[in-house]
Amino acid sequence: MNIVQVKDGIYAVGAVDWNVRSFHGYSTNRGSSYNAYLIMDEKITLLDTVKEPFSQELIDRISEIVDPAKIDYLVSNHVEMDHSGGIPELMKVAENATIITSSPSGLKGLQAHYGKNYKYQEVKAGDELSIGKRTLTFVSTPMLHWPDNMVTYCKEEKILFSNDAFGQHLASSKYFDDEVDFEVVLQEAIKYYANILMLYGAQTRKALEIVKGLDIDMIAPSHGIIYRSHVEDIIKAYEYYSNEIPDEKAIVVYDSMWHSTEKMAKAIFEGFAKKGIPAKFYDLKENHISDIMTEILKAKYIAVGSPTLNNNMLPTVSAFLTYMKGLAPKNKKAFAFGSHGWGGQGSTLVNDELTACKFEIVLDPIKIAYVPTKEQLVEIENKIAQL
Ligand SMILES: Cc1cc2nc3c(=O)[nH]c(=O)nc-3n(C[C@H](O)[C@H](O)[C@H](O)COP(=O)(O)O)c2cc1C
Repeated sequence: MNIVQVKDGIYAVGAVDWNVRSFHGYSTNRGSSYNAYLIMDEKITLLDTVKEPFSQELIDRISEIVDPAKIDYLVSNHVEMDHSGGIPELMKVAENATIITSSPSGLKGLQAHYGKNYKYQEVKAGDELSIGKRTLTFVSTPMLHWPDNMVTYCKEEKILFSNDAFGQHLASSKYFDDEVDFEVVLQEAIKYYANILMLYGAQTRKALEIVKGLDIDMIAPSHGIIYRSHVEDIIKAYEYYSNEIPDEKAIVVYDSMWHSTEKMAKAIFEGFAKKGIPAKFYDLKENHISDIMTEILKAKYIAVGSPTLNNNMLPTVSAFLTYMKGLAPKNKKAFAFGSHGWGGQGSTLVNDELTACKFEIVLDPIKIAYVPTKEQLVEIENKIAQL
């Protein structure tokens, strides 16, 4: 087994999940990894575990370095099962380990998943744990993205074990940001931010202020690639993506049964071009909602189109709007559009949902009965150009 040393005496012992393509509904086209780190010090310490099916792989990796029975501490930065799922199998062989978790949410969460029979030790923001030559400091990052979340900082090594923050769903046989295409790492880190953390922009900005006050030369997240050459770049990217200031950019999202709503979408796209605003164009039949959310993160305008189907909008559009409403993008201007036959409720319902997203509605729903004429399309184009 190839075991990588992250720094002297610190090992990556997690697992790469090459084949995962859906992560609670988020499309993971490049797979993922569940990173866990073993620190060999006077007190042997493991930071996080892996998703349950990879438990044995974690134990095998640890066993190549040390007998797991010798592990003193298991730090659980986050209760979610992609990082804690390995706890039951690991604790069978690491029976002397104390599980370090945040107070009170970490303890509550772990006990709800795995019971009360392990030795738990709760820690609070700023608490320190000496493990020998090294000290671990626990930094609370609540709601990034669960109440229990924390990150662990080691000042002697200048490493931040950042758990989900700065992570990417990216499977790789390489471990470090200077061994792979950093553009790909960045793309996946942004997609991760958009789909997991967008809702928590304020908490992200607060956490970034704390992180910027630490002396860091390595960020070791719990998914994807470790940052050692691009630490500043990823912090800057997080600052830019979490600032909630939109770019001059528009997103046109729609579905269509017989192409009429699609024709309207094209006219809207052309209207933005006339206005000098770069737009992107997404048919919901062809694009995954998690990819669209990545684009929506920094967009100023969002136009959403649906025809009317049985007095309703199309289910694809409804799913997209539900997902977007949950992630709560901020500072957006929006409007609805759609073709219909006799009722036209589709675009009205889209408009209602955009209003529920707390977007600024800049146009009443644009409605066309059946197939739009050339003149109607030009009219739509001009309306958008004058926005
Ligand atoms: C199965 C089906 C159900 C429909 N139900 C409605 C409806 O309830 N109300 C309405 O106004 N139009 C209804 N329509 C008409 C469509 O909204 C209309 O054909 C529209 O132009 C389709 O737009 P599209 O080409 O973008 O799919 C229905 C069409 C189909 C195929």
